[in-house]
Amino acid sequence: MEAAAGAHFTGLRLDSLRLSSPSDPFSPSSAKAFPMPVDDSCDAPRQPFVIGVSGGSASGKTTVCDMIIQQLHDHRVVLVYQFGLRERGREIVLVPEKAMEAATGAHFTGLRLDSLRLSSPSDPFSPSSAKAFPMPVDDSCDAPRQPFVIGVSGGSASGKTTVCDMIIQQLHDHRVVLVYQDSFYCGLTAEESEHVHDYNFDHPDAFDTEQLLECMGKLKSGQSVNVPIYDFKNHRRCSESFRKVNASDVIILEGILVFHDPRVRSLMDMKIFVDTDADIRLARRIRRDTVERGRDVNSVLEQYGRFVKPAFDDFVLPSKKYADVIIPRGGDNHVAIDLIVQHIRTKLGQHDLCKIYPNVYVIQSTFQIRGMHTLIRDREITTPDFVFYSDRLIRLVVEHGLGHLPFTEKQVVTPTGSVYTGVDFCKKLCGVSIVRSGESMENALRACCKGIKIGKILIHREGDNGKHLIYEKLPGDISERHVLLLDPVLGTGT
Ligand SMILES: Nc1ncnc2c1ncn2[C@@H]1O[C@H](COP(=O)(O)OP(=O)(O)O)[C@@H](O)[C@H]1O
Ligand SMILES: Nc1ccn([C@@H]2O[C@H](COP(=O)(O)O)[C@@H](O)[C@H]2O)c(=O)n1
Repeated sequence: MEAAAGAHFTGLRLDSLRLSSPSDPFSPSSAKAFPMPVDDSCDAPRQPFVIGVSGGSASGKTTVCDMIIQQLHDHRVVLVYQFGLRERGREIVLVPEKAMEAATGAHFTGLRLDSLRLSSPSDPFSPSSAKAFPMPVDDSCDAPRQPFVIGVSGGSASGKTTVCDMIIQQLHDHRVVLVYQDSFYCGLTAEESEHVHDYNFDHPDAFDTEQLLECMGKLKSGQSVNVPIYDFKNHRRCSESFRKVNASDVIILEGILVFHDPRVRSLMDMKIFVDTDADIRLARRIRRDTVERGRDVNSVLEQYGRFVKPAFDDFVLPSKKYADVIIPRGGDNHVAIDLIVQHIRTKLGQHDLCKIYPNVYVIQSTFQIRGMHTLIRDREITTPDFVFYSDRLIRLVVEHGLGHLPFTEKQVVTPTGSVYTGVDFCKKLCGVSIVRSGESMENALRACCKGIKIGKILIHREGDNGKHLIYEKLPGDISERHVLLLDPVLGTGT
């Protein structure tokens, strides 16, 4: 397509190429005689998405780029930087989605997986032995999922609420609730009310953090809560009414000091700091507090100088270091909000284990894969069918695993004489299979990687005290190779 779709691309030209295709379209000689468009047909001119990554020397720019590329492994990404392309390996654990679902039910422990592995039968593919060691089945996906908790902090009037509203708008297909730290302001005593101008609403002690923790704990565990309603005009909570907040997929906790208390911070899966220029914050605050919170300009300015600014410097700004994402310009920063929404969507679609172990990749299930799982989990399956479909699934896992290995850029000349910029597989590879179940994956690895070296290890576990290496036969230069560890958990689920 690149060749055919240069400046003069027309459908006609592609058609004529197709019509002149040889009787054996796969014969290399005929390919030379009748140049076919090569496989870069997906390279049709598209606007690439260009990302600039900047930062001080040794700030971690390259590491961040590498991590982005690793995570975008199913997309075409080029990294342009001063020192050429580099290889960077990373330990990756691949788990087919259904096996993962099965392994992560309410009672998942590493122990349970281990014990299943050790009990693996002498013939890893034998359906009868799988019956003897039943695997948990995939109904664990009904287990309550942990909500994704986002903390949004920043100075007063920085745009926290605006950013939260934009995130909620964009996440419209998920259940999202917003909890304001402001709702947990302690009500003023009669004496404090008399001297309200001396009260510091920007100090951490102004909030009932214990009550906030209790509410968040309940929401995280799937219960709905009654959140107080705070009135900024009379500095009190409404005594008779509450806001009912239901348990949801996403909980956003917003407030000037939500990163201050470590217990509150630890509830969060993602922390966002809205970073807006101080002058803009002050201007917005004057307008908002005079229009919405019943204040006059003088009182706003006095409160700002006495409490708001010092507390920002002492408590809010120092908590910025805990943020995962800093949004300059608040709600005006659509790119940042887009990125955050994409991230939340990804996390929501992710298996809970991936949130804990970022190097675990769950292979997306398809009806093909689910169909094969259904077959091999059927207690009536015959041995040849079990072997056949297990082999197909194993092949998919191996192919996915290979897809995570590092690569280098490589250019080749196509039969039409154009240059195709592709990638070169990482050369130094080996497999290591855990005796005996790992042997069931060896054929698939050999089929995918011509002449690959495969080592073996036998592990024995004594009680709960850990594992002992009983036997090993590994390639002598294993330290120079990328290792694919073949360690399946086999079973039918019957
Ligand atoms: N990007 C923006 N442009 C203009 N006005 C804004 C912007 N973001 C927020 N505001 C206004 O500033 C005030 C404070 O914003 P808000 O989102 O409530 O801040 P916070 O929740 O941090 O106190 C509100 O009146 C809001 O409408
Ligand atoms: N009775 C109160 C309570 C709080 N404040 C001020 O509100 C600010 C926090 O709310 P934001 O929406 O701006 O984040 C905080 O800076 C307090 O000074 C108040 O004025 N009166």
